[in-house]
Amino acid sequence: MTKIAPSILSADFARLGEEIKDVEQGKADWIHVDVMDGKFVPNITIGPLIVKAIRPHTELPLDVHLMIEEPDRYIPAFAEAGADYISVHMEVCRHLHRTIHLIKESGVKAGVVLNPATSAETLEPILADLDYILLMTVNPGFGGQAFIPSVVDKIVTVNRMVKSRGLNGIEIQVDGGVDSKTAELCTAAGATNLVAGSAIFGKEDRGAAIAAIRHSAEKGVKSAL
Ligand SMILES: O=C(CO)[C@@H](O)[C@H](O)COP(=O)(O)O
Ligand SMILES: [Fe+2]
Repeated sequence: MTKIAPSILSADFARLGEEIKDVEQGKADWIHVDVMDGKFVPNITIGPLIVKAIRPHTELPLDVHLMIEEPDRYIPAFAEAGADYISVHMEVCRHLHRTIHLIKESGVKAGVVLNPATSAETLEPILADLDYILLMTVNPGFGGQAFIPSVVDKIVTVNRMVKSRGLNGIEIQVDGGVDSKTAELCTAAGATNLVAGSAIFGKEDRGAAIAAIRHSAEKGVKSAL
């Protein structure tokens, strides 16, 4: 079944523990944590201290999306704070193989993120080392932006690359503008894991919001069969 990962970027930061419990009760699968440095992206969010603070509030995996330059400097601190998954952007990694293995040596599952304008082919040399791939369907930096439909073709391409290499365990995650309409497009193209911020935390009933995204996602899965 498609995994749904609410992004806490759209949660009430003054009540993060309760917000996370709310989506956990609403049957979320992962908790997505957006880390921004004000350099790679034009926004600043949170660091390892907040990851450590939220860790005791949930049993769900914490999925840390690093939108930062020089990620190697901070990976051990995020791992120690309780991250289960860490993804780094292709666009900032000069030594991607080293960075991916630093994440794994820290006992954390490793992913690579591609911006909308970064091509699927850049993944080819590192594919077999990855636990997951994150395809951005917005330009990173903010929640609440519109889904970029041209990325759907890239989801199809990455899904084919993964399947043709027999690497079926690699998750394909999609992030940005995912809601109860766009989820279907993502899973029909091969996505297995959907991040959604405003479409979940922007709604009063988070369980209903997650269920609506899941329903759309499952329609996409069926149409892909
Ligand atoms: O990484 C990011 C934005 O850079 C995301 O995780 C957003 O937080 C998703 O928010 P919505 O587009 O779902 O509102
Ligand atoms: Fe994200």
